[in-house]
Amino acid sequence: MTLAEKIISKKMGREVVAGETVEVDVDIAMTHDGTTPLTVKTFEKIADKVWNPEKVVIVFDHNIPANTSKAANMQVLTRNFVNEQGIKNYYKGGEGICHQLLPEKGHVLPNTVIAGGDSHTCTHGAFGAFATGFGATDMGYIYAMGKTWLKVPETIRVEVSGVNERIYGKDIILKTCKEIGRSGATYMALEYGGNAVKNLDMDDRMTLSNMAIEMGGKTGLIEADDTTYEYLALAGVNSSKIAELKKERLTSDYYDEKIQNDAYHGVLEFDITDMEEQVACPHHPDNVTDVSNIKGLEINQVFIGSCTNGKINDLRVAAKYLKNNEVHRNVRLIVIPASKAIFNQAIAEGLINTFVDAGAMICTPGCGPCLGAHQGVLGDGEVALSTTNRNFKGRMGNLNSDVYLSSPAVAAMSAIKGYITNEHEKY
Ligand SMILES: CC(C)[C@H](C(=O)O)[C@@H](O)C(=O)O
Ligand code: SF4
Repeated sequence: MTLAEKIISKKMGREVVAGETVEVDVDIAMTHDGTTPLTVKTFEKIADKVWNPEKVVIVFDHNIPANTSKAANMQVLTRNFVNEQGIKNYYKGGEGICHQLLPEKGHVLPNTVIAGGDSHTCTHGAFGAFATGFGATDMGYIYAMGKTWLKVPETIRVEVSGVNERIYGKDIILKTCKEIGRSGATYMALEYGGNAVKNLDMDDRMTLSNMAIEMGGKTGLIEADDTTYEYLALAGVNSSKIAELKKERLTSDYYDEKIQNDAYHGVLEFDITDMEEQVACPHHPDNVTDVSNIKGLEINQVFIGSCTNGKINDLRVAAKYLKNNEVHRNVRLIVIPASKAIFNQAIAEGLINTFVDAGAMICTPGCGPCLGAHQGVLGDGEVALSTTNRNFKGRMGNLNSDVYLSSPAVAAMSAIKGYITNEHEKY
């Protein structure tokens, strides 16, 4: 069986296989400032009280502080809902991006079902949770009833081997997007494994899971292991709960030759040993090339942040290259830690000083320029290099601009040179 089938089977208390439609209980439901108002509209047609206020998490992250009265009014509506419903897990802005906060605050556990009113909810698959995004209508129903229907997805196994210190989770997932394509995993689960995935820390594993949706994937799963349990302990999950999770650990049957061929829709295998850093070109995250093919392309904005690459290790890597260097005169560098905890850690380690000294602008933890609403909208003809997950036409607020995607390492090196590059004196 695949990991997706095993997680849902465990939830259902019976064996289920891909293709079956089931009704599952949801363990955690999340919406943010962008999706709560429409969720509430549906919810109010069905119920007066959310099914379980302890299991609902509401985060202000997309448009904070509000830049228009419309955005501010959406936040007023959301705050009123939170207070009426007695929702304790409420992050009122500045605490971070929902997909970062949920695991950081211990809301994400292996073998659970997580429903989020945001397409990148698949990020939590990195913890072995069946986590997926829903539209506001479905979220309204989930807030009322605490359950949803799902078709148990087929799975594509992504098996990555090799060792290469220049290659990060972002390079691995961009390469995966290139190979699978924008709709190659529609309504499927991706299951990442192999020694190159096993060697990644949770920050980089979350980067892999985060971009499953860019291939149409329902979720991006990684089986829980000691790296996962260590993260959970730091997130405040108590030791008896972790012991229980270890006992109930689910693993996929990928390495069982007898089962492998039947259970998986497909397998993508690659080795990172000789791989180059990857860059996604406009206007889709599957339009990916080796950095050497695009080297020298001039850029005007670099954004290091988002739910894909705003984590502490991302900032450490970027600071390593930016230390004692200056951002190129034609480039704006915007750095946004993905959460308050990461921001504080980055201050403590001197990373923020490094960024400021290099000429970066630092903004409040949140989505920032990722979706083009504010904080870093591009001008006509401008080119951005961003560590985010999407480079659709107009994504950064201007249809006459181009967005390229890369890892924080390539983004930092390029910010200094003023063009896309993987060259730096520290290499
Ligand atoms: C605004 C929100 C609904 C959207 C999503 O669901 O993904 C956003 O987070 C994005 O990344 O485009
Ligand atoms: S950081 Fe970007 S991709 Fe992530 S939730 Fe926010 S807008 Fe969506």
